[in-house]
Amino acid sequence: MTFAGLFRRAAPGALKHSRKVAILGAAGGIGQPLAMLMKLNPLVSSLSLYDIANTPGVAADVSHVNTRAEVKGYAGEEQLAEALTGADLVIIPAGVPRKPGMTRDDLFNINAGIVKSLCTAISKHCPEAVVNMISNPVNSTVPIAAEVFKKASTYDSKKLFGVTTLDVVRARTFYAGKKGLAVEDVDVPVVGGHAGITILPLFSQATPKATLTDEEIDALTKRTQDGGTEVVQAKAGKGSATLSMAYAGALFAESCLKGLNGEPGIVECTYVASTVTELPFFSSKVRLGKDGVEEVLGLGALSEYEKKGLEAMKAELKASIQKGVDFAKQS
Ligand SMILES: NC(=O)c1ccc[n+]([C@@H]2O[C@H](COP(=O)([O-])OP(=O)(O)OC[C@H]3O[C@@H](n4cnc5c(N)ncnc54)[C@H](O)[C@@H]3O)[C@@H](O)[C@H]2O)c1
Ligand SMILES: O=C(O)C[C@H](O)C(=O)O
Repeated sequence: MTFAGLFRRAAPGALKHSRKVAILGAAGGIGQPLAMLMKLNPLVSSLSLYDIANTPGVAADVSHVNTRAEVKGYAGEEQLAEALTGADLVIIPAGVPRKPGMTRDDLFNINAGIVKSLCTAISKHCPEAVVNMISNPVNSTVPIAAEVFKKASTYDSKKLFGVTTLDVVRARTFYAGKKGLAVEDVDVPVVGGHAGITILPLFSQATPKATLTDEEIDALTKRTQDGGTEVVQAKAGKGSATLSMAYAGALFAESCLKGLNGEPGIVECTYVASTVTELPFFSSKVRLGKDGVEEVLGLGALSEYEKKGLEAMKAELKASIQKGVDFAKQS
């Protein structure tokens, strides 16, 4: 999984598929660069940019890029139905980002309601779409989406994904940097969830293999877990990761589109309905296919350090999942 190049030609046969991608929150810090990256993706034939405001300008701007996708901007709730109708893939980066001192869970009160209303609209206007959830706290917003879809009788667990690709992107960058490896050759699975200790990079399974001391593993693990906070602090009140997230979101969306198009062997770490542990949602390697999840893969052999990390995260992840479920059931 690497972004093969900005000005790419589609693989032979890929253009026979028409794929509509909708971005909800498209005028935001993530939404705008993500819109551009999806416009550059030859697998996209139609790009629908929705936000509560400012999307006409973003859409006009992006639409001038001379690539395949036809771009339309939609602003305000009355245009949401049209933005979603016919979408194969809906990417959701709508919601507020963290400021220094906040946890992702501190965003719950605002973002839970946003995600709920957007998912209600998805269940009405494109119930069969694959959904990529970026809005935080992902550990809870994915269970909220699942409950909304269940209520509307449109839930397909194979089509709902929490985007944890940024954790993988960070783990690759930090591991390659530490060991002097060519970063484009590096892969590191990251499992669990997307907040603090629930983010568990599996450096014992990193490729290519390099020798790491216990101290190096601990430092790399903590840096990956705190990667979001590192950016929030550096931005000093002006939001959280947007550019690296847009990159990660574009990578994951591309893999989903390749899977939908029937390309074999597409595997990504992502937060999905899972029986890999006793938790109902969990991020692990997943094989993507024509209907979304083709197979949720296991964790593989874990080191003692990783086994401890797995046990240590479970209570927090369980509580975050339950918080999302309770919110969706009660509201
Ligand atoms: N999953 C991840 O790895 C990851 C990484 C980075 C950020 N995030 C999360 O992504 C979210 C967005 O971050 P950002 O930096 O782009 O924030 P931002 O404030 O720059 O942009 C958010 C956009 O959402 C829009 N929005 C708000 N309510 C909406 C609604 N009801 N419908 C449609 N759009 C709506 C806003 O108008 C704004 O344009 C945050 O919750 C952030 O924590 C997740
Ligand atoms: O850290 C954040 O709040 C945003 C995002 O989840 C990230 O990992 O960068």
